[in-house]
Amino acid sequence: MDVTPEGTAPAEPRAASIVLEGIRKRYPDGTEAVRELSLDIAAGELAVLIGPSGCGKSTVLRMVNRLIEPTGGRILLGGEDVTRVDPVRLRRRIGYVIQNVGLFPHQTVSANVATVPRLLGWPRERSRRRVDELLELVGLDPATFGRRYPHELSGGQRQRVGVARALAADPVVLLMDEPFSAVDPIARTRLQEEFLRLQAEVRKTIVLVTHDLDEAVRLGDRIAVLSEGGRLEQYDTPAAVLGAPATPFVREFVGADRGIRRLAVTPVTGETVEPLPETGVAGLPTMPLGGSAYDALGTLLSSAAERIVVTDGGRPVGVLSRTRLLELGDREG
Ligand SMILES: Nc1ncnc2c1ncn2[C@@H]1O[C@H](COP(=O)(O)OP(=O)(O)OP(=O)(O)O)[C@@H](O)[C@H]1O
Repeated sequence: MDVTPEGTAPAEPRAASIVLEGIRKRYPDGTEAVRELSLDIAAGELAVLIGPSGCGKSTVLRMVNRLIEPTGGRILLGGEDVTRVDPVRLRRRIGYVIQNVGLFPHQTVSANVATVPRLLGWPRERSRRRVDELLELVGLDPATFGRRYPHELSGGQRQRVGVARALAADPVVLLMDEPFSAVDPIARTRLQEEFLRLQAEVRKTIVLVTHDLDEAVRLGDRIAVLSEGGRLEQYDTPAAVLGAPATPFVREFVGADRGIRRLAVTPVTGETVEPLPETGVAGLPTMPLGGSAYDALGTLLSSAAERIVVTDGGRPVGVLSRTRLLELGDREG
């Protein structure tokens, strides 16, 4: 069964692995959108697909829920070949969130979120409890927002309703196509942060398509960089993609400022710090061990100090200079 017990969050978060085995898509006009792509996404992992416009990201995503039929290869969801499953049943196990959400304009927020539970024939009371729980989970007060219509919400709020709706029947997979790109940059960062908290709680397998490298680095457990024809250039952690681009294409794609971006995913460890100076550390800014090198650089630049003191349980264990931090950003691999 593909529903949760009695409207409560599942005790064991349910998620399925996704395996793409040499999938291909050739559109009827002859366009080879995806020539051959293989990718393994572990259950509970968030994989980001990124690449230039037209490289086939959306085509790949939509083949997973069979909005687009592959012309070759296999897609396994929790080990089951999706091409052998009834597409309608399949889509009830897969949440799908798109840019501008596609909420039903003449239905309230609650009714929108309850779409799939209704299709699954859940009793009203159970649906209602689930809807309230999900609205709370995405940070919208059910009493205030449940009765509103989509046009009475901000772009960011609509996007949250879209996420709640996608999670309603406890899908094993969530597919997200540019989910945050229609909202302004400040709202986007907040939505991304909230989304990370939500994912820590629900631990779904998520495939997210984006154009935005910062978003990919912030959200992805792993990033798949695609080039034209759905060719997989690299599939690795954000730190590896930024720090050790596998091909010239990836190197160019992640761009000249990747050193700075890389700092965001580089934690300050006992090995990266420099020894405490004999002159002492009085008056210098501090940061805890384990914080990001990016935050360290930000603090240094705003304090005009030459060094930042790294502490462990409040005790200074070393310092980092600007030069050292910039070296961390430049370092390969
Ligand atoms: N229905 C279709 N018929 C023919 N070609 C198509 C069709 N849909 C998409 N394409 C082509 O397939 C290729 C991949 O498109 P797709 O939308 O998957 O790329 P994308 O990487 O998601 O692009 P974007 O980032 O611009 O959204 C493009 O060249 C596109 O023009």
